[in-house]
Amino acid sequence: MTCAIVGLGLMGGSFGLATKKYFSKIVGIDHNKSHQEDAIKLGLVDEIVELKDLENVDVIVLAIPIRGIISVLKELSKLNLKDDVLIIDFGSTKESIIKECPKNIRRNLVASHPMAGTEYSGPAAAIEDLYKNKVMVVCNIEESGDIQVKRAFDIYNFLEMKIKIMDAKEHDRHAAFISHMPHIVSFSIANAVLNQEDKEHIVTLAAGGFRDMSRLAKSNPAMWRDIFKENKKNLLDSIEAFKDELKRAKDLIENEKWDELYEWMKKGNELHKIM
Ligand SMILES: NC(=O)C1=CN([C@@H]2O[C@H](COP(=O)(O)OP(=O)(O)OC[C@H]3O[C@@H](n4cnc5c(N)ncnc54)[C@H](O)[C@@H]3O)[C@@H](O)[C@H]2O)C=CC1
Ligand SMILES: O=C(O)C(=O)Cc1ccc(O)cc1
Repeated sequence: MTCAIVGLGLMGGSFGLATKKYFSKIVGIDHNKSHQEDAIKLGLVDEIVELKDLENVDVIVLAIPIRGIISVLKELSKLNLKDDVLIIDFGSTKESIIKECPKNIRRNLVASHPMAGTEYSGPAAAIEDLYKNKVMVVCNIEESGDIQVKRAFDIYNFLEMKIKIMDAKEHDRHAAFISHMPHIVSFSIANAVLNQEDKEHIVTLAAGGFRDMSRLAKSNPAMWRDIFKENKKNLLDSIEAFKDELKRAKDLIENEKWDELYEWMKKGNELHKIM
């Protein structure tokens, strides 16, 4: 079976490294020339091709920002692809991708979201075991073809991933709270500290906690702009929920309600017991 990966960065590159033994050939597409060269040097794919060359491949993986996924799906719908080709997208939101997927290739698409990643991007960020033991959320599979769903699940099982099936609308709501809002908070922490503190004090006083809380603020702004834009409504609700908690903490401190503040933090302690 042959595979084409569109987007040779962290997610696409890691997929290429992990599935070398699964596919007889892996070709790659990337609109950035230096990423094409790096991908070949790093052995992420066997050769660089163009979209028009994908008519004979068995699996196409779209590992690019969300609006790019939607425009590539539109381009793919005009090609003479194999009838049973599997198209997988790794976008961090799912509803708009599914809604805007052209009808003639909808059954070929298995909309997936790997709950795996890092704050780094580009081909050099690719890691062979990125997907191992991680969750792959697959959305609205009733609209995908049986052959394509089986082909996708076989690949995810080869990667030793845990498959979870979910409705796309629900996925986007949960992802806003559990993944997207924490990124906004991390960027907010980074900006608040940069506005208040100088470099010397940041370097001197940054301990593990500050590094943990600000790690996500290293993430790629172009990718996250797309995610925040696509999930605007859910993201605004999640920011409101976070603001309510911050306000609660502020009120308790202002009014010196230390026992209530203690109980509020004790509730927060519960989170990591379920993870
Ligand atoms: N970074 C993460 O931790 C995770 C990202 N995702 C999703 O995976 C997708 C890819 O993310 P990353 O691999 O992290 O990004 P990345 O920035 O590391 O890689 C994207 C690659 O695609 C190329 N590219 C962008 N638009 C293109 C287009 N229209 N045509 C051809 N090449 C194009 C870029 O040059 C780059 O090499 C995004 O949709 C993201 O939301 C999903 C789960 C985790
Ligand atoms: O770096 C981390 O911890 C992440 O949370 C990475 C990540 C980014 C985007 C996703 O859609 C899923 C995972």
